[in-house]
Amino acid sequence: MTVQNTDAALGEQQPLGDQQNATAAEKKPKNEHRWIWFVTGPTACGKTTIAKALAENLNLTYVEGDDPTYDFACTLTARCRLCTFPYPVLRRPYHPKANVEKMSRGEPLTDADRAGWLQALAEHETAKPPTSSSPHLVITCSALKRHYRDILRLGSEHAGDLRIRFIFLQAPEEVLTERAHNRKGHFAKENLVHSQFTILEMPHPTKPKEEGGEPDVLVVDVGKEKGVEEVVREVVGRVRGVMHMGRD
Ligand SMILES: Nc1ncnc2c1ncn2[C@@H]1O[C@H](COP(=O)(O)OP(=O)(O)OP(=O)(O)O)[C@@H](O)[C@H]1O
Ligand SMILES: O=C(O)[C@H](O)[C@@H](O)[C@H](O)[C@H](O)CO
Repeated sequence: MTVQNTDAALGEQQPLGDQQNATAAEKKPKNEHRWIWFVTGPTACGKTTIAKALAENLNLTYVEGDDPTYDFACTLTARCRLCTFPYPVLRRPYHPKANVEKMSRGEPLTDADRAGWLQALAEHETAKPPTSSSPHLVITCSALKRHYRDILRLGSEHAGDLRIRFIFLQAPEEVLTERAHNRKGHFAKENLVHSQFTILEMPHPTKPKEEGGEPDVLVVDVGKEKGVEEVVREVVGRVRGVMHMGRD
């Protein structure tokens, strides 16, 4: 399958969990879809750098999934079981302070540490950003395991107009160790990289679903020979293509 064909499949596929029978929401004109792009991969793979550039280039709303101070205007009427603030305006840390402190010490997070963070991100997928921003989101989130990505996919089951897709930034461990080492002023240091590669479950978009394939993931090489500009150009082009195909 060529890159273009893979991306065509990425744009056309039904939301996960709803692939057998198209619902009424599925039959809506495609230009009513909201898109959420998760930019994923281990620490220092370039999630923030690439997600910001993608949002800027395609005028999408950028959400830093690690940001403990992110404000979100939530349109849900029910009270979220994880939130301590009432709707409609929600102020909620994605990664709690304790997680950030743990990572700052170079200690890897556990599944339990990540559970509330992933759940919060999944629940807030259905919250629309303020009307002054684009309804389409680009969210950074490491999403290292298949199970974590499955939690993030759940949002589309609760809002039929959502199209959730992933961009996985792929580079060898030694390249990311070097990038983390050279990066200044970030709580995550190079001592976190190895543990993330240890638990990483690489997505395989071209494998059949019954063999564990994840066709909603776009894998982008961000290795040593690929500079930021080149990666941004590729990601913007492929995302634009998928969104356009999904809106015909
Ligand atoms: N393609 C690239 N080539 C070279 N350097 C890059 C590339 N992409 C990002 N960088 C640099 O690598 C470092 C890590 O990037 P960034 O902070 O965006 O990663 P991240 O995945 O968001 O990290 P974290 O998960 O730890 O927050 C930064 O210094 C950034 O400038
Ligand atoms: O799943 C995790 O362990 C965390 O989300 C990390 O990937 C952090 O996001 C990153 O290391 C620093 O930003």
